[in-house]
Amino acid sequence: MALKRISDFPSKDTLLIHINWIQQQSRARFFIAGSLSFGLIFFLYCLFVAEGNDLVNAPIMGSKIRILGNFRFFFDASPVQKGYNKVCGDFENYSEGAKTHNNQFRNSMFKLAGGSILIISNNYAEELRNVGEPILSQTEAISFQGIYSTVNILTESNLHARVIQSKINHQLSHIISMSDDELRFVLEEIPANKGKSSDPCDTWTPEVSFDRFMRLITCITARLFVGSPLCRDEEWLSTTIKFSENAWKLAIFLRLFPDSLKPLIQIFCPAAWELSKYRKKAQNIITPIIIERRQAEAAGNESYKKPNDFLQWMMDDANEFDGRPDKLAHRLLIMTLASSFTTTMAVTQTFFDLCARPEYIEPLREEIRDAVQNDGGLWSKKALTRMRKLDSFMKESQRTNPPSLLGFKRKVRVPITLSDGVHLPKNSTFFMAIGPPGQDEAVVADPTQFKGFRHFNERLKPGECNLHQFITTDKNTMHFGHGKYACPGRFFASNVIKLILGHLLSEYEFRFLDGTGRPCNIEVLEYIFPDPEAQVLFRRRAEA
Ligand code: HEM
Repeated sequence: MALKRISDFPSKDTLLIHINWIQQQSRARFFIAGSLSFGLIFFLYCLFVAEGNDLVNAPIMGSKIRILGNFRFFFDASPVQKGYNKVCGDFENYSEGAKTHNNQFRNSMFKLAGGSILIISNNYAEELRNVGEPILSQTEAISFQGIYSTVNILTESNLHARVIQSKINHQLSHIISMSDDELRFVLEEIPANKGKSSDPCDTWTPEVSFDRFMRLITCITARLFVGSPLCRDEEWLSTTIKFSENAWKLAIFLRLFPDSLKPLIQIFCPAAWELSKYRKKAQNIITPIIIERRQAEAAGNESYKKPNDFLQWMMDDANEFDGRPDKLAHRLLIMTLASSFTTTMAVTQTFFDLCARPEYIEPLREEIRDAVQNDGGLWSKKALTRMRKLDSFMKESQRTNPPSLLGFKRKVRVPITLSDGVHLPKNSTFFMAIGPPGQDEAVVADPTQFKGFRHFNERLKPGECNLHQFITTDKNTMHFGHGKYACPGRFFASNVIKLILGHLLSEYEFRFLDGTGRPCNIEVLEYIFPDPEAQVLFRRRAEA
């Protein structure tokens, strides 16, 4: 509104009203300008002011400016390998124990992403492997943006890990036969079983591998987690998949921003809205089932047999708080997130490696046939354990295409001094570089060569028969973590991958589309994803 001249005003009262109005306008402008300046200062403060690991004195790979380094790391995680390889003359200026480390970053520590990510040597893995609360926290450190992706429910208690260890790992034989049953059921869906000609063995059918494996694994996991009939309910299956997809999206996107800005940014993230939508959906589906199960149990009817699934085991083991239906539904979602995506990534990478190296297919088929025949035609735990060449191939695929370059993440809650004098202050958070040892000549002979049976051959050496397995962890193989917090689900995952690949090898032929080769991985931050859109041709084997 244009300002009027005072002479234009007809009366003193009107003049006063207008003066008042002008004062209000100035106050409003002053308020807006003040808020904007405050917002700008806060924004700059968040971008440039120190956070997290600044108390640790370690050399930084790449840009030292936090925002720039962080942004670059989002698209290019090569500094992980470069830092691991680096030898630096003035390294003793940094950490106290550095002199004993031959000036090699890999033997001490270095930082990435403008200093926000601290990497300590995997030489410390043995002394730290069993250090947990109250000194080092694994759950608080989970790099999944816990509060926003809601993974932080895992910090409320270790109910899920207890149940996996005490129930799943103790009844693997039963769980494997149940998983095999579910797998056969969902495999029927694949188009290669429904060839256009009357004989499906004649028809090559294209499939998006990642989606197909995601479907197979989600269905198998659902059978274990919630039992039948819910495991075949499309609404439940899509709720768990959508929750996982959005949790990944949100966790990765928020890594672009400093911690102090995340509460604000996440408000505007569609992935965050979707997460709460799918959490509610899961609650609505699971709550009546929990109530029904509890009522049936309370009724004391002798004919009632408790379901034998993860949900029931959690219900039986939980305290009052963890046993609330909303909490159980939420934990089920997070467990699907922890298990389905990781296992799908592993099986897809191994499958791409198989398609790229068809010379391995016949020896693997032979091993699988013998293993199953030796157990009376059953795809049992015993039979899967005998598939050592397949196990070795899976491990080689994981070495060459690890799911993450970084792992063993911990938050320091009580200051700790390591055996060589290196000090880690309270509230620092560290990772170990878990991808680079797989490419290190000092650790693996001929690391650039893919040798599918290299771990099988290692196991033939005297006394090493139980080492070098897909599930084995050590300081150079930490894709499942190592020690006290190593992934408790890896035994189940390893068997599920063998079941899927074993059936595909025995019953199908597969190859890349004409003129294409192994699809390139997609790298974001420290994560390495198999191409989610790559297609592979399938057809049924006549022998099957
Ligand atoms: C190939 C597939 C998988 C990979 C690569 C994988 C990897 C990992 C890694 C790296 C960790 C963190 C270890 C650490 O912090 O040191 C972990 C933890 C965990 N994983 Fe897995 N995982 C896989 C499959 C599964 C499956 C199938 C399940 C469930 C059935 C599962 C359940 C868990 C749980 C509950 C934890 C947290 C353990 C704790 O807090 O003590 N994972 N996994």
